[in-house]
Amino acid sequence: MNATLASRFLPTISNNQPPLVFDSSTLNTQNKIPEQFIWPQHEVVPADYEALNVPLIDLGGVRQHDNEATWHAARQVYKACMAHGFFQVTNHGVSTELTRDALKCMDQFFHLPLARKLSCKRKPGSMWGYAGAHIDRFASRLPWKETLSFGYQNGQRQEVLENYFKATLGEDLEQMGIVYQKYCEAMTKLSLTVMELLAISLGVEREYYRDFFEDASSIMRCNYYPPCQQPELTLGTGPHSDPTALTILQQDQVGGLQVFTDGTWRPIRPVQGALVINIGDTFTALSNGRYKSCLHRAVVNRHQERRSLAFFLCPKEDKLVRPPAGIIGSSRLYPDFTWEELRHFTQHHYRADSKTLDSFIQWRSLTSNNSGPNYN
Ligand SMILES: C=C1C[C@]23C[C@@]1(O)CC[C@H]2[C@]1(C)CCC[C@@](C)(C(=O)O)[C@H]1[C@@H]3C(=O)O
Ligand SMILES: O=C(O)CCC(=O)C(=O)O
Ligand SMILES: [Fe+2]
Repeated sequence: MNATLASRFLPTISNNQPPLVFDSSTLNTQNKIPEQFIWPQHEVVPADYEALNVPLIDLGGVRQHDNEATWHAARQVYKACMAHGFFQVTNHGVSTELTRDALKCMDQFFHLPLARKLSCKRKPGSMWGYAGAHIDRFASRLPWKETLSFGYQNGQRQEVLENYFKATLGEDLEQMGIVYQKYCEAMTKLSLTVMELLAISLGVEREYYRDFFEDASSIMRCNYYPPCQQPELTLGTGPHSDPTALTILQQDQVGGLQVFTDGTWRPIRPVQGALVINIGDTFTALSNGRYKSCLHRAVVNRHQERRSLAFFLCPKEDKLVRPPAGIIGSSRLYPDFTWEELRHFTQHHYRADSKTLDSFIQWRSLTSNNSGPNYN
């Protein structure tokens, strides 16, 4: 079926019909949002007005291998990770032009007619493609957002993304592949620098995490949050901890990211030129529980659309997630696992929340038929 024809046959969401396709422009013509988008009261409690004080870490000196600057940055990382696991970085080496282009590509894509976006619809279980409000995965508490996701294996040839966009969206969007290739390369480079800082801050072998992620198999996700007529009832991204290792988030100037710390939701206001970084569950395991992932969410608003670009650093699928010897002390908090197993769990058995890692370990011990978890 071609794109124009498909658009006529796709049932969209209305207030009395179960949602099949998320079409925010149609939804925005109604004064109420469908009930599948209404979240429980306690999850949508408004955030404190006061923004969270997340350290702004200057990576200029670190990238030039300046010893003093590196130790200073590692101390800031330590403080942030002991408090909530969120920090921001400046002088990170990702050019303003590249960021601008990556956000522009998002606009180009998300403003396409729905039927065209659906031509690269994410298939169940796959990491790649477009998804509207996670409609095909969840029945309630639907997020008011559209996403475009794809994988990036460190060192991946440019043709992989170029061909993906060309094959699914056509030649006019092929250049998106070139932009996102450059963006993912820059993100990988930055995440390896951060891995070195994390190792220094934890007092473990400096190269351990950098080496561990040298063959990373990461995920890039573009989040598009359309305006919403009842923003106080729904969420753009529900409360969750990232199951991945490290997230580097580029948010536009609209704002909407909030972190749950000390019993309240606090906004992280956008800082021009800065990137937000946070610890994910996989790094919690790699640090033997020393650095905890933290609950966060994204709210939507009535008048403005919002965009964010999330780069999720993940280990190569089959690599054992195991903390360095120097951090284990007398006991291991989590047994060995692979990212492939945790990813599978979050895609097929569990909706990411603050307990994903513990639930995963429990689920695994109940379902695995091997000789039991390895804590050695
Ligand atoms: C393994 C994953 C689960 C989610 C996608 C990802 O590849 C990386 C992070 C996860 C997620 C983005 C965290 C927020 C909630 C979530 C459900 C979402 O709203 O997109 C998560 C992803 C998912 O699709 O399950
Ligand atoms: O869009 C945001 O600000 C947060 C998105 C997020 O937490 C995620 O994609 O994991
Ligand atoms: Fe997240």
